[in-house]
Amino acid sequence: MPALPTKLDVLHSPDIVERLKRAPSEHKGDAGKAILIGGAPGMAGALLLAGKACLYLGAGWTIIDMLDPASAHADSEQAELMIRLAKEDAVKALNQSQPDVIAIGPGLGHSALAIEWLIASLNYPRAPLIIDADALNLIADSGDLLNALQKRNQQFPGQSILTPHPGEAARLLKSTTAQIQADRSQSLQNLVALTQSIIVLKGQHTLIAGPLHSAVQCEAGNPGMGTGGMGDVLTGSITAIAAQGVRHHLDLWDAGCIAVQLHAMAADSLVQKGVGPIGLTPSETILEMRRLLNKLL
Ligand SMILES: NC(=O)C1=CN([C@@H]2O[C@H](COP(=O)(O)OP(=O)(O)OC[C@H]3O[C@@H](n4cnc5c(N)ncnc54)[C@H](OP(=O)(O)O)[C@@H]3O)[C@@H](O)[C@H]2O)[C@@H](O)CC1
Ligand SMILES: Nc1ncnc2c1ncn2[C@@H]1O[C@H](COP(=O)(O)OP(=O)(O)O)[C@@H](O)[C@H]1O
Repeated sequence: MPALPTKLDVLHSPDIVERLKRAPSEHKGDAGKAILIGGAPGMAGALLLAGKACLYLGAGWTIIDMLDPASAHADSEQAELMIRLAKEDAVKALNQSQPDVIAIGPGLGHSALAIEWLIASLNYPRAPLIIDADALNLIADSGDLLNALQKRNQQFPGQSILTPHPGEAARLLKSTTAQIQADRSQSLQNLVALTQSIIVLKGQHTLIAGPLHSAVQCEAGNPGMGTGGMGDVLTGSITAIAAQGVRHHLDLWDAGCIAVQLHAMAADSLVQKGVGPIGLTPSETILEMRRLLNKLL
């Protein structure tokens, strides 16, 4: 029987969030280089939302490796994003870029190229790795990819975080969405045991736990968050905070907790202002997250 989760309250632990404060001499290198991978044809928007969240939550460089050739070009609306076509040789591309943090999954799809990039990301040593959406579905479908994830976690403990919604959790656990939701705490522990990763089990009252951390529960958030792309924003936000965390002494667990709470609180704050719940957009949530984070520092 898993222990009951405690309330997630990391944003009110100034000793943690304040580590993101910038010293006057800091430069973009201190804010970290993030690479985000995904955006197959028809789903480029998922990766762009994750990239936008990564940029607005403070990463030093946000590089987007887009699988869709038609969308792999500079975005004049968001010229800060470094958008490039995900090349065939993923290992070489990652080695040349030397990212501080990698996120993979939003709109990734299931192609051979998607699998190539997931293998390369799992094999890229040490850097914190955020795994979401189709990258989770690919791992659910492949014992080899699951083994690669487990092996990575043995070598580099605490350096991977998975962010399944209940549907993705069900695929990983060979279960159903209804079964996941019927006992979210047990499902969370089963996911940690299976993957040896930090797990963010999304949905109302998101739960977080890891091999080295007991479960915590986010009590913020609202049903206005049920809009396609809201999870992509969370992925990009974890990525940004983890990228800054590399030189600001925040680990991937801290980054996940900060991002989950900030994401849900931003959505609540917008609803209080009359922006939603109906029609609340992921893009608006990104801007509110930025506002709240800067207010906290
Ligand atoms: N702009 C774009 O390009 C966007 C592209 N996107 C990309 O689309 C791809 C497919 O991803 P996806 O999440 O949309 O579909 P999918 O994995 O089939 O899961 C849906 C099922 O999961 C469940 N479920 C989910 N949440 C739940 C909850 N809170 N509480 C309970 N159950 C919940 C529920 O299952 P059910 O209840 O039906 O069994 C639901 O039907 C992926 O690559 C993604 O990145 C998206 O990011 C959107 C923006
Ligand atoms: N009823 C709800 N209450 C609180 N949070 C919710 C609710 N519905 C969805 N969310 C949050 O919204 C996000 C949705 O993520 P996800 O389903 O992965 O979206 P997408 O794949 O479309 O980007 C998650 O962070 C989830 O916790």
